[in-house]
Parts: sequence; C-alpha cells; structure tokens
Amino acid sequence: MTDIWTRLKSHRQAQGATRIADLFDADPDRARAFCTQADGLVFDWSKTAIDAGARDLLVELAEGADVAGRREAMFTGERINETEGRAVLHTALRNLRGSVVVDGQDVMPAVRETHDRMADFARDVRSGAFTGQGGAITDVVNIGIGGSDLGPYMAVLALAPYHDGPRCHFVSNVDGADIADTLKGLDPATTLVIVASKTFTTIETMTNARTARDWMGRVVTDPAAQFVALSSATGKTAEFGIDPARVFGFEDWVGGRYSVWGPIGLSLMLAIGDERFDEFLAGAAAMDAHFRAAPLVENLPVLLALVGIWHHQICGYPTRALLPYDNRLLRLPAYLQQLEMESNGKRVAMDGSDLDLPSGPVVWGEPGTNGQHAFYQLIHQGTTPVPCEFILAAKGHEDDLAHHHVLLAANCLAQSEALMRGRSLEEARALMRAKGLEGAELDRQARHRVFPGNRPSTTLLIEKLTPFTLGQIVALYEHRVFVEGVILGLNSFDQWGVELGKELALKVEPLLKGEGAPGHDPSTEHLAALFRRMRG
Ligand SMILES: O=P(O)(O)OC[C@H]1O[C@](O)(CO)[C@@H](O)[C@@H]1O
Repeated sequence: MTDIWTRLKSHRQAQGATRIADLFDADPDRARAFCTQADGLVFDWSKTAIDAGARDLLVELAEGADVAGRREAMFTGERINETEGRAVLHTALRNLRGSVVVDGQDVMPAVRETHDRMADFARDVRSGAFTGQGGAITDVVNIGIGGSDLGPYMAVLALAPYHDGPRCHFVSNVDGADIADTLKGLDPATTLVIVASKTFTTIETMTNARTARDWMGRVVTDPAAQFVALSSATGKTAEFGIDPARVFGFEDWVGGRYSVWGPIGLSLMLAIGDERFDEFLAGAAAMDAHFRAAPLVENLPVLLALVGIWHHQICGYPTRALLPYDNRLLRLPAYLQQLEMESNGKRVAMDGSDLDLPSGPVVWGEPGTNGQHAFYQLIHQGTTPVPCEFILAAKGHEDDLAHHHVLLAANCLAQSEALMRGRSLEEARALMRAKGLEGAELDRQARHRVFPGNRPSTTLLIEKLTPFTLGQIVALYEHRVFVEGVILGLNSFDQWGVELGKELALKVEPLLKGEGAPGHDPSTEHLAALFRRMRG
C-alpha cells in the first residue's frame, strides 16, 4: 500500500469522534463548498465525513494514479483493456461528429453508418413503413441479458413520458417463465423480436431467441423477417437466419455493460424515436466533455469515485445503496450494480499481482419512497453504516400531480437529514416522557428509538429526468466506475469472473438429465439426484 493510502487511513483515524454534523459547525461554507455543480447537475457530497484535508488527499490519490492520463488513453482509443487486448470506446458511440483512430483507422465512419441505419429502421418501424406479417409493429421484444438487457430496459422505463412508438418488452432470464409471461397476449404477426447479444452465443439469449422464433413461426410464414440482431458476431446472426439488412453491429471495443449508446439501444430508439435517442447521446457526450476537461477537484465523475473510495476502501463500509427518488429509475440500481460490480469486482491488479485493497463495493438499491418502507430500518439503525446515494429531480413529468412530487422530494431530503442527524438518547427519552412513560420502562423504550446518525449520504439533484439528463447520469456513473478502477489499479473492462459458472452449467445440464459423467463434487451430485427424483 502506497504512502497516500496510509495517509488517508491516518486522516480517517485522526477524525476520531468528529461527526459529519460537526463539519458544518467547523466550516460555515461547507454546504456550498462540498456541493459541486456542472452542466445543470448538482452533486452534494457535504453530508459525508470528507473534510478539506481528506478531499485534498483524495485528489492527490487520483493525481498519483494518473487518472488524467488513463482518461486520455481511453478517449483516444489506446488498448486500455489489457487482459482482452482491446480499446475501450463506448464514448465514441455518442460523439458522432468526432474521429477516433484505432490501429491506424478512423472508427467513426462505421459508427455513423450503423447509427444512421438504426435511425432509418426505427423511423420505418414507427411510421409503419416496416410492418410485421399482420400489419404495423405494435410490440417489440428485446431478448438479451446483462449489458444487452439492463441498459435498454433501464432507459426505456426511465423515459416512459417520451414513448410514442411501439410497446417495448424485455426478456432476459433463461427461466421459461420470463418469455412465457412476456409473449402471452402479444400478437406474433405484429411483434418485432430484437436479439441483442454482442457475442451471439450467450446461452440464455440464444435459448430465448429460438423459443421466440418457434412462437412466431406458429403464426407467420417467415418469422426471421420479424427478427433483428444487435451483435458483433455477424457470421452467427446469418446462421440464425437474420437478414444482414436488419443486423446492427458494433466493435469489440464496446463492452456489454457500456453498450446502450449504440445498436443495443435500438429498443429505446424505437420507443422514443431517433431524435430523442440522439438527445440521450448528447447528454452522455456533454458528460464526456466535462469529464475530459474539468479539473479533478471539480470533476463530477472523479468526485463520485473519490467519495466511493473514501467510503469503501478507507472507511470500510462494505456496500453502497443507490436510491433514486424517481419511480421510473426502477432498474437504475440493477444497471449500476452490473456496471460497478462486473467492472470493479476483481482481486487481481492490472499487472497480475494481488490487489492489496478491497475491490469495488456491493451496490444495491431501490427507488424511494418504496425502499423507506422496506430496508431503511437497517440503514438508520443497523450496526453497519450504508453510504446512501440519493438521486432526485426538481420537477416531475406529472404537472397535475405536483403535490406528489414535492412530497417525494421532501422524503428524499428528510432521509439524508435523518441519516446525518440521527436522534440522541436524550431526545428519545423526551419523546417517551411526552407519551407518559417513566422509570425503567422509559429507559428501555427510549433506547429502541435512538438513531445513531452520522451516516453518510450524497445527493445528485437534476432539474428533470429527460433523455439528455439520463444520458448525463449514466455517463457520469460509467466514468465514476472507470476512475475507481484506475485508482485501484485494476482493469474495469473485462469480466472473467462470469466464465466458470457458465462453463460448469454446460456440464451440469446433462447431469440433471441423468446423462452426465460423474466428476462433480458430492454436494452437486446429491442435489442433482434429488432434483431428478423430484421431477419424477
Ligand atoms: O451480449 P452478450 O454477448 O450476450 O453478453 C451478455 C452479458 O454477458 C456478460 O458477458 C456476462 O456474462 C456481460 O458482460 C454481458 O453484458
């Protein structure tokens, strides 16, 4: 561990019993000084234990890790995904007028060509120029998993007020319940199926795609004519029978969990139209420009990363809750869970050595106010602090329901205040006394009503959730994860940890059918035998 990590840990220790609330007394300007604004986004990080000293050390940490240099290497197409030998250029997908050279070739003409083909196709579907075998397309089913599902699903839900295209549905799980429930009620003759898979080999997606093709083939004569493929593996899409005119490809320098900006975003484009989709890209491009140019101490992705590092690697809090106070951001926690945990859940550093720090944290969450009535109990009174990351829009879309929105916002701000302030034993005792309790019973009851407080949170405030601001937010988190990875010295762009389970599933499947060769561990073989017996 380098000197800067030791100094950060010592700084944390030296804070001793200082509480977050005390920092506001010590610095009357703290609410403003630890609230950073850029391009209409407000990131309040004042309700954390990061003081001026910690902030300076954290910025020094980012400087020492050469965040600025790695950032340029990413934007300019260097092969920073060293374990797969790939460039990392999802940012190119949203900078359509730019130019990026990889291996001596500008990749942008091909990116623009695919984007324009997608836009033409989306316009044709939305206008009715492209039809199913039973008429205009009424429903779109996106079949994909992981990054080929979470991004478009999250964004389609988030931007519901902008939908004016066909209804979009998402199937991801190999559990037949997923596709059965989704297809129930849809008309195969007016449904468009999108098979979204970078590799076009993912077993869940290919199984669901074949099931959808069979479902459609029972009603229409040419099911493949209502199929679209989003993939880097054009040979495999042809084998599946999809016309190359409806295949939208992308390069290996777009990682699955970073792919919503290109072809994988087709369902979103179909739902909201290509112009709105371009606003989504423009929001992300604005965040890219900010990330690339702003000094580290004013740089939103860098600050989010430093707050994350402070909470997880320095303070030792094991998880982080993402709490959007926006019901349409229902899938954002799941999306960011993949982004963070698949990117930074690693135990080996880029150079092959063991990581000498904890890897990225567990990320979880749920929109407010629902979470308040489920797990906030633990957040307020559990024994392990959970840093909370609130997201709030100043305006909702339901102008006639403005009172709902103010109530929603009041809850969001109240939670971060309650987390920081808490309720002392004295305050709890006064409360119980007012209810008529006294003596030992008053003491006993009061203790249950104490909130320790001093629990950190941040708040990201935006004006309104639009395609543009959603693009900003998603790109903000992408770059945050990148900066965290650079600081930890790992490769955020591979995902070798998902391989072993996939390989073994292929060997366990025959075992469940009673065909498998032995060689599994005794517990797995025992469970497989019980499974077979229960199936009769
Ligand atoms: O798009 P594909 O190739 O089907 O992969 C889907 C997902 O599977 C993963 O490779 C993990 O299993 C993710 O990284 C990816 O987003």
